[in-house]
Amino acid sequence: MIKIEALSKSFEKESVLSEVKLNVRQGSIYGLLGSNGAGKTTLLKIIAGIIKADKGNVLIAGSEVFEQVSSKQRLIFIPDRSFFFQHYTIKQMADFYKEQYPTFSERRFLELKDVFNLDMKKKVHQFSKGMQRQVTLWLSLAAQPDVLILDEPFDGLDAVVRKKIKNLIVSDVAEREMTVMISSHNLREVEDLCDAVGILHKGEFVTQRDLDDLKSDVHKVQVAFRETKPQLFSDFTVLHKEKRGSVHLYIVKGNLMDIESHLATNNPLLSDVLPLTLEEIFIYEMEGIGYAMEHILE
Ligand SMILES: Nc1ncnc2c1ncn2[C@@H]1O[C@H](COP(=O)(O)OP(=O)(O)OP(=O)(O)O)[C@@H](O)[C@H]1O
Repeated sequence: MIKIEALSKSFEKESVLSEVKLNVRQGSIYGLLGSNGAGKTTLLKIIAGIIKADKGNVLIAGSEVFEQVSSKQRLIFIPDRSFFFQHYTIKQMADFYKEQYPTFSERRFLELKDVFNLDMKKKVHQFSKGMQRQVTLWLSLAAQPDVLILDEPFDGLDAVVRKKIKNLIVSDVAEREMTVMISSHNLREVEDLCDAVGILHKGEFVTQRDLDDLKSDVHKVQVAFRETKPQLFSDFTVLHKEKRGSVHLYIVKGNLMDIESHLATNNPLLSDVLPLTLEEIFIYEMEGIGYAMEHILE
């Protein structure tokens, strides 16, 4: 649904994105992760057609987006900061969205009124920051876009609202095959949401994978030996190792069965192989490319 080839962007001669390639399947949720200043917002804005790449292509359902009204009507980008007309009421905002997006559904808008429970006659500036964010999400979902692009969508929302919004996104993905891109630093929040993730660092992807593949490829091994520890995992890629008391901790790339049989041949006193959380995958992948993270996990 979203296809990007060899995309590059610089600001004032400083490269922000370099030869970026990306594929997001229709009806999937893609988590765009990365360090501060990695280029995530810039990439999302280019996909949304708000800024122009210096080089490369962005195609949404086979069509270009930049300066293409018909493509833009099928896509909504929600930035990390509110961009509202502060003196509009929700009702007036809904009328504005209706004009912009031919797919806007009055029925959906009214259905979602019960979910968000905000006074439609109030002006936007009379709402709190988190409530304003809810208004944007409410209107965007009512507009039924084919592609929804969210930059830090959960910032400032309480846990109940976050859960409601996640459910709404997932149901639109399942029912209408909406395609979603989410950039977030809150990895716990996006972990149960994303089908695929990409980690961006200094304008380049460090990794891009289906989340299930990524999780089945990296493991946390805790192992202890009765006496001397043998040389472990010399034929594997070890992203991280440390000693915690008598337990040795390894973060190892590789197939679960290969890891388990390697451990078995070394006769440990105890051993445990665990899947990593998305947060741990992020930290170790970044450590693997030399992004300093000492002490973060302690
Ligand atoms: N309009 C601009 N003019 C000049 N430089 C810019 C502009 N917008 C972004 N940049 C630079 O581009 C780089 C990437 O910024 P971007 O906002 O895309 O990063 P990000 O990954 O979203 O970061 P964060 O996670 O901190 O929000 C940064 O070095 C930033 O200073």
